Amino acid sequence: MRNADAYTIKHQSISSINLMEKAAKAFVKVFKKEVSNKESKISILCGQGNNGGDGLAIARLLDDENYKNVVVYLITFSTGQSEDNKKNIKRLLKLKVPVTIIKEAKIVKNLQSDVLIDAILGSGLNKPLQGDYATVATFVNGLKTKVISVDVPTGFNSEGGIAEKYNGIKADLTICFQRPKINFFCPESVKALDKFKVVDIGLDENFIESQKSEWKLTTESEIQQLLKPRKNFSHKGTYGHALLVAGNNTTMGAALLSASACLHTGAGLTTVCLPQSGLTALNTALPEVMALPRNQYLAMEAFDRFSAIAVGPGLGVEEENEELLEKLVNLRKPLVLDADALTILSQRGDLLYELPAQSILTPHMKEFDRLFGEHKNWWKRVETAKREAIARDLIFVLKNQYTFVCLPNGNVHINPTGNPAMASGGMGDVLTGIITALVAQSYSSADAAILGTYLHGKAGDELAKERFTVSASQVVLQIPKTMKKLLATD
Ligand SMILES: NC(=O)C1=CN([C@@H]2O[C@H](COP(=O)(O)OP(=O)(O)OC[C@H]3O[C@@H](n4cnc5c(N)ncnc54)[C@H](OP(=O)(O)O)[C@@H]3O)[C@@H](O)[C@H]2O)[C@@H](O)CC1
Ligand SMILES: Nc1ncnc2c1ncn2[C@@H]1O[C@H](COP(=O)(O)OP(=O)(O)O)[C@@H](O)[C@H]1O
Repeated sequence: MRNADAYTIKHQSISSINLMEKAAKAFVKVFKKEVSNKESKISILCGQGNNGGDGLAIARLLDDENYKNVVVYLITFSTGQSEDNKKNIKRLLKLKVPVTIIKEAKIVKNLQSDVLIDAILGSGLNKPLQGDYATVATFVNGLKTKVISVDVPTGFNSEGGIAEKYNGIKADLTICFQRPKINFFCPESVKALDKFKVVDIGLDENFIESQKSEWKLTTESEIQQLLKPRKNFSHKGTYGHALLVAGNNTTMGAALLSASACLHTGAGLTTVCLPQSGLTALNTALPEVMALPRNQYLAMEAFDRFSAIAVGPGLGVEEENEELLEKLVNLRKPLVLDADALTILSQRGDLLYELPAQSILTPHMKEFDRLFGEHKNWWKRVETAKREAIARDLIFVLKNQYTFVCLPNGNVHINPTGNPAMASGGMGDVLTGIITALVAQSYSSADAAILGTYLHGKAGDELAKERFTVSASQVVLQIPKTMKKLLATD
C-alpha cells in the first residue's frame, strides 16, 4: 500500500497532503453514517505521523460538517512529526476546534466522550507498543466509549503473527484505506477490532493490481468469471460422476449432507460409498443419489468410473477405513480429503506424503494442527499450509470465518463470504460435497476450492439476512439459487 501511495502521488500528480485529504474525506463519509448525531462528543487522538495527520484532517472536516463537540488530543510521546501532520495541524489551528497537547498518558484515562477516533499510530507501526503508548491504549480500552480507528487500530500490525498478548487499542470499527490488512482475516484480530470497512481513497488500482502479491481476496466478479453455465444439449454424463466415501453408523448424516450438497451443486451423478446400515436412510432422503455399499472386498476397479472422489465426512477412523483410504490414495487420482480422512492421515505420515498431486484437503484448525503440529497463531498456520501446498502440489482449504485457500503456486485466496450464523455441525460436510461436485464437473482443483468455498459462504450469507442461525441442510438447498444469481448478474 505504501508503494501504491508513492506511485499515485508520482503518476497521478496528486501531492501526499491531498492524498491524506482524500483519505480523511473517505473516512468522514463512513463516519457520518455511523455517528449521525452532530451533538455527539467526539475526541480525536492523533499521533505525530501520517495516521495522526489523517486524524487532524478528519477533525477539520467534521467541524465543516457541523459536528459541534469535536476535541483533538495531540499525542507527543515521540520526537519526530511528519510533514503532512505539520501541515494539517496548521490548517486545524485556524479553526475553533480545541487542541490539547498530551505529554503524559494519564490524561486519556478520564476522557469524557461518546465517540473516540483513534489516529495515533497506523500502518507505520514498526515495533510493539511500549511505555506511554501502551498505557494510552489500556486507558482507551477502559473508557467504554465507542472507538473508531483510522486505517488500523493503534498497536495492531497489518501482517505477521498477532501477538498473543495484544496490548493495542480495541476498536469497535476500523475504517481502513483502499485494501483490508491481511491480519484482519486472522481470528486473533478479534482482540483488536470488531468489524472493519474498507474505503476507496483513490490510490492507483491498476498499479495495486499489477503488484506481485501472493494474497488474493476473492471477489464476486472473479467468481462470476469462473462459474460455467449449464450447456445446451448437455446430459448427466456432461457433469461428471462424483463419489463420496463417507458415513458411519452414528455419523450417517455427514454422508447424506455431503451427498446432498454434491447433488445440488450440479454433479451429473452422485454415489455414496457408505456402510450397509446407511442404505435405507440414503434411499429415503436422497432418491437421486446412488450407493456403493462399503465393505472390505471393494476392488480398486470399483472406483474407476468416478470423475471425482471425496473421502472423510463421518467416515470413522477404524482400521478398515484406514485401509480404504490407503486404497484410494493408491488410485493416484486427486482426492478431496476431509474430517476423518484427515484424522487418519495425521496418524499415517507415510500416506500424507504420498497424496496424489492436486488433492484438496479441507481441514479446520484442529485437523490442520493434528496433521502438521501445533501452531502459535493463524499466520504461522497459513505459512505452513503455503509451504506444504507448494512442496507437495496440494490445495489446502484452511477453514474459518475467512477461509484461506492455499495453492501449489504459493497464492493464498482469502474467502470473504460466510458468517457466524453458519457455525454449526455439518457445515464442513456440505463444503466437501460442493467442492467434489465442482471437481466432477471438470473445474481444476484450485478453481473448485476457490469457487466452492465462495459459494458455500455466499449461500450462508444470503440465508443469514433473514435468519439468526443457518443449518447445513438449508445451505445445501440455497446453493442452486446462489449459483443462478451469480450467473444472472454477469
Ligand atoms: N498509503 C496509504 O494508503 C495512505 C496512508 N495514510 C495514512 O498514513 C498512515 C501511515 O503513516 P506513517 O507511515 O506516517 O505511520 P504512522 O502509523 O502514523 O506511525 C508514525 C510513526 O510512529 C512511529 N512508531 C511506529 N511504531 C511505534 C510504536 N510501537 N511506538 C511508538 N512509535 C511508533 C514510527 O516512527 P519511528 O519511531 O520509527 O521513528 C512511525 O513512523 C496510514 O495508516 C494511514 O492512516 C493516508 O494519510 C494517505 C494514504
Ligand atoms: N463463523 C463462521 N463464519 C463463516 N463460516 C463459518 C463460521 N463457522 C463455521 N463456518 C464454516 O463452516 C464450516 C465448518 O466446517 P467443519 O468445522 O469441518 O464442520 P463440520 O465438521 O461440522 O462439518 C467451514 O466451511 C467454515 O468456513
